[in-house]
Amino acid sequence: MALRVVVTGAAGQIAYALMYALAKGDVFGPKQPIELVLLDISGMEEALRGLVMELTDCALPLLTKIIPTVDYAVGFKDVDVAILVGAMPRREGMERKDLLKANVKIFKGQGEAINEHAKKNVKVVVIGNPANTNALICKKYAKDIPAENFTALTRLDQNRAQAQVAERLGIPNNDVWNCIIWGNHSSTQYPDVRAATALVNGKEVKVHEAVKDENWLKNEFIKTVQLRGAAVIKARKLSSAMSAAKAICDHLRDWWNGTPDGRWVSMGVISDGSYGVEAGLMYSFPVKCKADHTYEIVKDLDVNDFSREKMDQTQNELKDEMKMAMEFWW
Ligand SMILES: NC(=O)c1ccc[n+]([C@@H]2O[C@H](COP(=O)([O-])OP(=O)(O)OC[C@H]3O[C@@H](n4cnc5c(N)ncnc54)[C@H](O)[C@@H]3O)[C@@H](O)[C@H]2O)c1
Ligand SMILES: O=C(O)CC[C@H](O)C(=O)O
Repeated sequence: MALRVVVTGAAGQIAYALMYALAKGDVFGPKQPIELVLLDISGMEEALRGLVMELTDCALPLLTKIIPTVDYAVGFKDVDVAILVGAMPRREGMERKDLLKANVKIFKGQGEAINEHAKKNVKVVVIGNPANTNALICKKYAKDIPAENFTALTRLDQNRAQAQVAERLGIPNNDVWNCIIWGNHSSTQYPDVRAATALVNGKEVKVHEAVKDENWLKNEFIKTVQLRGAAVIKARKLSSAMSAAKAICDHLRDWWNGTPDGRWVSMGVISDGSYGVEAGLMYSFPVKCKADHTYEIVKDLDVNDFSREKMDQTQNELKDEMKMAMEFWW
């Protein structure tokens, strides 16, 4: 049976890079047919029409249906997976509060529509910023769907951390694993390699032993990952799209199929109180995923004073965002 997958913000730049990968089987496998729902807002119908033409012209064997729409009731109807990319972008002069207000409205509406129209076991990943808080709002308004079905994308940050370490060590990206992103998908996030491993000259070693430069790991490395999104915007005059699309594929592939033994990945998920993070916050943790599309937070990792401070800093930002968003919950 075909899986029905909706991508919101379908006329935008991330979606443009994402659709082809999804439709050709990069996430759900080479045997899984897919129905793609392209959801954007009123006024974007013509752009969606162009996208439909392009997807049709790819003549992909797995893509059995393409449904362009600007109507939530159509867009979320019976979906198995919802990829929420579209959000209100921050405009010049806009306060964080205004941005949150606009997004509370969008993600409340989408949460309600998911609750009403999607399959009850729908899996949701939120990309549109502020991703963690948008995901939390969406979850709040999808009352009949389990909280653990809502996630926020921090995989791009994880991939950035992994790539920075691999480049530093001069090894392939896949030879670095178990980097963690704690907290918010923002500049307060804490990229942490204390439990990460690298394969160097055929031997598995802890990343900090391989790098042998605590100062780099505690300063430049963290800052580079935290500020990477802004650096891309400065250079491209547009936010990251190709790397974001790739990270969405990684996030969903691991959630859907499971993570290999001994490996974990980072996802924004509802906190169960682990690591002193307030229960109910949408916080990025290391998680292990199973083949039945469930996941659990990796427990009992060592947290030293340095990590504690950074994990709390990003937690405090998320609490502030939640408080601000709650002012607009109506
Ligand atoms: N979490 C991450 O790692 C990450 C990484 C990169 C970008 N982002 C965020 O992803 C979002 C999208 O980025 P982009 O570059 O594709 O933006 P974009 O401006 O190219 O596209 C956004 C699209 O969303 C649509 N849209 C707006 N409101 C919508 C709604 N209510 N329903 C459906 N569609 C709606 C717009 O019409 C537009 O077509 C931004 O918020 C960006 O900050 C997150
Ligand atoms: O900083 C922003 O406004 C968007 C950055 C984006 O989320 C990224 O990480 O590339």
